[in-house]
Amino acid sequence: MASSAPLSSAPGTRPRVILASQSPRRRELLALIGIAHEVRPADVDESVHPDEAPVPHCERLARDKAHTLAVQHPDAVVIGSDTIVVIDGDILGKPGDRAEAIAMITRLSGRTHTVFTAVAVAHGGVTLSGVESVSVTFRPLDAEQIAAYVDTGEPMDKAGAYGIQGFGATNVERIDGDYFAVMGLPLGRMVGLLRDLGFSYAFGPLTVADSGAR
Ligand SMILES: Cc1cn([C@H]2C[C@H](O)[C@@H](COP(=O)(O)OP(=O)(O)OP(=O)(O)O)O2)c(=O)[nH]c1=O
Repeated sequence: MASSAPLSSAPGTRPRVILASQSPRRRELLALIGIAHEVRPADVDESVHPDEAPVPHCERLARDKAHTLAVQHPDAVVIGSDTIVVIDGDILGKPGDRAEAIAMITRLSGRTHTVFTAVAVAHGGVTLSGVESVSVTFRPLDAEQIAAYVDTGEPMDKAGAYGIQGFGATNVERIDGDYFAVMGLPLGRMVGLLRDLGFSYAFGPLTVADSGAR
């Protein structure tokens, strides 16, 4: 018998956990809090719908990622997430090329923007989700510093063209909110949603909760 168990299993058994993400940061963060998981990136269209506001956009994508994999793997609890950077009401996703990365960092320089990360958890036909909002202020950066940062290659697979967990840390003057949401996965919010979905987390592997204790 497999070592993982679906929600219908006895309390205390470990569910199969799937992280619906290609992001190495999300894998690292889930491992950091001891949640063993498989990785299965979800193939969802990340384009912004007409008139879609930033928060509904990122929440929809996180839910789509989790739901898509949950339908394919009904025995598993699935975690999906999406991160966007918003400044002046515009969504900055991942830069397409060096010029776009330079334009994004130039726009963020010396100003405050908002990072929104949505997380969704899905199992048994139920998808629960939430969005963390984090305010991040960048130090003023000159053109030379911006070009040098972009040439590290770090910005290219990251929303807003920076990584707070890497060289991009030096761009940051202030952060107000959950650091882990900026990095791509709001761990506290995620654990709360997993508990609401019927799982226990006690600083180690997830287990199926006793329904009376939920
Ligand atoms: C702002 C910021 C974003 N990021 C990353 C987190 C996400 O991986 C990425 C945002 O793009 P996403 O589309 O949220 O995620 P992804 O395409 O990397 O992975 P998947 O959709 O398969 O889950 O930007 C950082 O690593 N550090 C940061 O400081």
